[in-house]
Amino acid sequence: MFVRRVAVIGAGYVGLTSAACLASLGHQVVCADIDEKKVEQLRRAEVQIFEPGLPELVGEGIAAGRLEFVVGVRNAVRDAEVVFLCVPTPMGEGGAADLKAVEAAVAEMKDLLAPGTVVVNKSTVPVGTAARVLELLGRDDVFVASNPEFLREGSAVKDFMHPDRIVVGSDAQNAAERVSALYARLGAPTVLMDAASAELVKYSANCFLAMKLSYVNAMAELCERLGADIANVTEGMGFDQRIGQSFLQPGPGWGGSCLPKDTHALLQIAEAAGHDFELLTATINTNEKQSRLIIGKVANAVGGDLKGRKLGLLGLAFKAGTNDLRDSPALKIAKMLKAEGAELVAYDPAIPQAVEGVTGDVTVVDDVQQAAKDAEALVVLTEWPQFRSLDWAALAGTMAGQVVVDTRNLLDVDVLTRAGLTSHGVGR
Ligand SMILES: NC(=O)c1ccc[n+]([C@@H]2O[C@H](COP(=O)([O-])OP(=O)(O)OC[C@H]3O[C@@H](n4cnc5c(N)ncnc54)[C@H](O)[C@@H]3O)[C@@H](O)[C@H]2O)c1
Ligand SMILES: O=c1ccn([C@@H]2O[C@H](COP(=O)(O)OP(=O)(O)O[C@H]3O[C@H](CO)[C@@H](O)[C@H](O)[C@H]3O)[C@@H](O)[C@H]2O)c(=O)[nH]1
Repeated sequence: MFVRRVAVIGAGYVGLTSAACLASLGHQVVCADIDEKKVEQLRRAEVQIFEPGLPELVGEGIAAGRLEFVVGVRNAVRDAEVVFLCVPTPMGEGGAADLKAVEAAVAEMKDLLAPGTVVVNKSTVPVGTAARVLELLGRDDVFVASNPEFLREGSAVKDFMHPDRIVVGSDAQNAAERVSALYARLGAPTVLMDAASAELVKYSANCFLAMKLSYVNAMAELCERLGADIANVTEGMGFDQRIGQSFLQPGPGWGGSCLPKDTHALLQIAEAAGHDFELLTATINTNEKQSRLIIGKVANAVGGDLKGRKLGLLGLAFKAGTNDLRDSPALKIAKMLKAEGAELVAYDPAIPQAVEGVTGDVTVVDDVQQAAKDAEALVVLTEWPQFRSLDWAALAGTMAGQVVVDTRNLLDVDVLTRAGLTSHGVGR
């Protein structure tokens, strides 16, 4: 079988998933992080992020002797034939991607790489980064490729092992082929291209998804004005295979660690290239408007003024199936409600306690009854499926008001009505 020695730099959602999955495909993987505590935990197969199947895969990789964790780039790259960069590229000044972690990792590895090594950008990076990394490496005996990752949080392992496609870009064709060969066992459609195009595919895909969601949220608002139901409209649209059924669910606005930063980054990329990307600007603005619309909905639900009103929030994570709070629409809405003077108690099944510096606008409780107690309204912000089967009659009994604002259109309206609750959804 085709086995490669692979180094993965960064043990986060993308790095750890890639490392564990590549090991399960038979490769020999060393995964490096700068966080010593994280490395210690991973050596014991303790995974702190919420990803189905990942702890098991990490344990299996370690037990099989195919997966190792080290502190620092230099301890991972010496013997590697392929080095994956999976470090953060957060939103930097003016919205552009901040490449400091990529640059730091490259600086640390440049003199240690064996001739012929392929350095692969798996982090989401602006067009031109492959060329920039090659320049920073300052060597003519190593290669650079771009291999954007499309996994979603909450289904990272499944998405990695069953990708819709694999994209590898390099200006050295042989390097792209060597990278794509690592995934051969997945049998996924594989597209090889130049590095700049591969870098742009990632932004283009994420921004398209964001645009789709902004479109749906804008359409939901129109439905409300016209007395139509967005669920019926999207169902009718989604059967058109050119549109598709997925990513049509209206909500409190899109968030998470990727779509917000990547939309801003692409806007910066376009601006720098002299292109006024109006469609993308509208996509971002529509998302901002969505949170304001939700605040208006909650205010209306409790009679207009939010000052001093006690609200129970259901959900804090940016979507169900994860405990990631980065750029969560729920937190953004909590901040806005707080600014209007509301008192907030929040329950999220994946976030049992307050997270320092992150959940400061709310009191975090670990059972739903506490969030409902004396609340004038409950606001559903994350689409956890278990919220559907809560004992709504019991919750209604402890609430001060009898209103639910369901920003995810998650709950069964008939169940709420039978429990004596008035519900307000989005787009219906
Ligand atoms: N989270 C996702 O769903 C997802 C999906 C596809 C692509 N991406 C992209 O992948 C990249 C990584 O995202 P993530 O969510 O995995 O980030 P993360 O924050 O979960 O993990 C990044 C890890 O890199 C480590 N790190 C930082 N600097 C380092 C260095 N110099 N050397 C070694 N380790 C270092 C951090 O300690 C952290 O453990 C970003 O560019 C992101 O846009 C993310
Ligand atoms: O019908 C939908 C689908 C999603 N969302 C929201 O959109 C945001 C993003 O959701 P999702 O795309 O599932 O989350 P991520 O895990 O951030 O994944 C996105 O970002 C990753 C990082 O770049 C990419 O790899 C993935 O392909 C891309 O889907 C979240 O706030 C969701 O609640 C909706 O409101 N309605």
